[in-house]
Amino acid sequence: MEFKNLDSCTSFAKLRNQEPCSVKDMLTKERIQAFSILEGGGLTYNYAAMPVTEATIQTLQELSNEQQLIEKYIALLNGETMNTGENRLVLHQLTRGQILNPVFADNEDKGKFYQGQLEKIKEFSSKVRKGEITGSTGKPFSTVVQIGIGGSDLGPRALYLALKGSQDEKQLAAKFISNVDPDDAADVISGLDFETTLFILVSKSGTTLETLTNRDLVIEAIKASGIKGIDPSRHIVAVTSKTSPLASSDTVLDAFFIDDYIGGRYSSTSAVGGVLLSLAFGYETFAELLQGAHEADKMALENDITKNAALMDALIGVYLRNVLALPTTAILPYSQGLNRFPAHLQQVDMESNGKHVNRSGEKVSYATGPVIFGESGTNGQHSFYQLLHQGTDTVALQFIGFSESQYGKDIVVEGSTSQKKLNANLAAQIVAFARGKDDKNPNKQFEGNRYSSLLTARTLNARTLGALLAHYENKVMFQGFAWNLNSFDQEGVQLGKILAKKVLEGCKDDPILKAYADLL
Ligand SMILES: O=P(O)(O)OC[C@H]1O[C@](O)(CO)[C@@H](O)[C@@H]1O
Repeated sequence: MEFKNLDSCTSFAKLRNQEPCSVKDMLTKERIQAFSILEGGGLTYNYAAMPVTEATIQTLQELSNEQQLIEKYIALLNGETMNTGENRLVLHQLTRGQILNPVFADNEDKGKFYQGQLEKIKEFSSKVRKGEITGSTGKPFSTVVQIGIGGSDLGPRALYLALKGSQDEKQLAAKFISNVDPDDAADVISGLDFETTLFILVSKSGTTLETLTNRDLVIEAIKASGIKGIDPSRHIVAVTSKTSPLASSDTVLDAFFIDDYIGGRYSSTSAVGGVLLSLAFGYETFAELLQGAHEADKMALENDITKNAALMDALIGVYLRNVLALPTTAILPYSQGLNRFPAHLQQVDMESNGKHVNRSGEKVSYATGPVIFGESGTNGQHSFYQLLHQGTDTVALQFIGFSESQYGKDIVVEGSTSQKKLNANLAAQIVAFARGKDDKNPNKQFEGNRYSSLLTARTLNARTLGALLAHYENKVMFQGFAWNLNSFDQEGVQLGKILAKKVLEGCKDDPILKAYADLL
């Protein structure tokens, strides 16, 4: 396997020399039908409104071959040390099922290790939901609160919110505490009945300042509640690595494990998301999510880019970033359930590919990961779409949509349901962005040729959600390979943490200022 920079690829040079096309006149019914890829898990990726021709696609295929994107994915699945910066394997796909060979590390079959944790989650969540495991005063648990930050919060939170509307059966309510701002914890705690609340303390490292601080805050609040006989340790479970300080703690009811080979932002399908989602919705729902992700992971092995949605999305993204020089990508789900999904993808994408050096530590001379932001539609339309339509920058747009609503509680008003109105808006936006509109008044002129893709499924459920999650994780992985980055470490977040500690030590009286702790 060869690791080389994007700008040393002959296929990339060829791509740059091709005449860019405009989607203004290209968006036709035939193209919408043809430029579509079925992904596993009930998901379809459509790239009809992306500025690519058959010639572009052919060259993107050559780029995929030249950068050995599928070979690198296979190597990752087979347990090669792809996270070179931290000298670690990258095994998050294995948390949803084995695709290729068994992977052995730390003297164990890692697939079996993740499976073992799943079994444990299944049993524990079932007992809690049946009331066989109760709080310390004997009452069944009715609420779970996840305490964690970054990957230990964003993914599980986004997935929980996405599935909240898709279940008929009894759910345990979930809440989240992440920020070290004490108001975050205070706000959540103020609405809790501690006797029926189970806290899930999630930190892979077991050392994250925010999470440990919030744990202590919660323990103090439980103790201060004055509830007779309440024991905080019977109201907390830990999700962490076996070697972390939390694992040996006797202050938790139970512990579930992940390992160093699951990056925080890729950990939603491990115990990090599994404990919460299984408690909230039942283990079967979490298993369906894993199944959807596993199906998409398998599809991502396809060499032909016209049959591999994540790979096609990744390569078009590289084209937009490195040939058309677009710095920003907007994630636009037309689904209220996905309203925190863009926030999760910000971490997945920007923490993975926000890098300026390649795998060998050499500075690269081309753009890498884009800025990611997003908001659910139609809310976003009444906020930032003005810039998307008429601003001076072209932003790459990624729409997500579903034929049916989750709750199914909808009425016909003026001849159409709300779901129809929602999807009519989605479709209208794609056309408006692509085609634009001429007007004599420059203020009302829409230039068009603004590019978008569309991920769709019948409805947002555990399976389609799992596929959606895997789609983006795999897209980011392929882009990292194309850019010759290590997408699996995050050194860029360390400096601020270290300096914050110094500031704390240097300004006990005035924690915010003291001239930035006398500039350290
Ligand atoms: O699970 P932990 O170890 O508390 O880490 C939380 C988050 O902190 C980070 O290291 C970044 O600060 C993320 O990558 C990670 O998801």
